[in-house]
Amino acid sequence: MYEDIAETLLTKEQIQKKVQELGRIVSEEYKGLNPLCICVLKGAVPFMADLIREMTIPIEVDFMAVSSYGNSTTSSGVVRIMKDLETSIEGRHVLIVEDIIDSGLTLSYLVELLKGRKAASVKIITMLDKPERRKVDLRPDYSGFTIPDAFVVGYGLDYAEKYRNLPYIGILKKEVYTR
Ligand SMILES: O=P(O)(O)OC[C@H]1O[C@H](OP(=O)(O)OP(=O)(O)O)[C@H](O)[C@@H]1O
Ligand code: HPA
Ligand SMILES: [Mg+2]
Repeated sequence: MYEDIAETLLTKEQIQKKVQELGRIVSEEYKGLNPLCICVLKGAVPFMADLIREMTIPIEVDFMAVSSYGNSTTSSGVVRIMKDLETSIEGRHVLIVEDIIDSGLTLSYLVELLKGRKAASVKIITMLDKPERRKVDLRPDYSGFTIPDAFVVGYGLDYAEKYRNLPYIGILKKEVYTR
């Protein structure tokens, strides 16, 4: 696994510090609102697990699975719902928790879907933002790091379902996905 990484982009320590910072910010902004934190499976699992433990206010959690990448490094643009929420979000303050925004296609679809369900508010928090690759105008409300246009793995991010358990975020060697 480690031998497939060309370069470390963000260390475990950098990630931890950033999650603490984000946790403080959203705890302040969502005070008294009992937000529903929605984890977008599977990539956002580590970030969600770390972020909610840095939140010092009452919150609730739910999970959604949408897929647009399959086993490729580029988005197909077709978003499929693989698993829906268990809770109604009508009148709720929803915070979508993501690992990365790349083309923006996954989240623009999801935001519209959740707004249509009459949420009181829908905001996005992402660990990584890769704005150079955006295909739709979508900006996160809270973001950990802005990264260059490279395919990254680790801390939840996969290539063909591998590398999600790397504790840091690294750039995958090109030869891994071109061979
Ligand atoms: O901005 P976009 O170009 O839409 O890309 C970002 C989305 O793609 C990845 O998920 P993926 O569909 O690969 O599923 P996964 O989380 O299970 O890896 C990632 O976790 C984001 O959800
Ligand atoms: O750079 C990435 N890495 C892993 N999954 C992704 N999904 C969108 N962009 C990426
Ligand atoms: Mg995802």
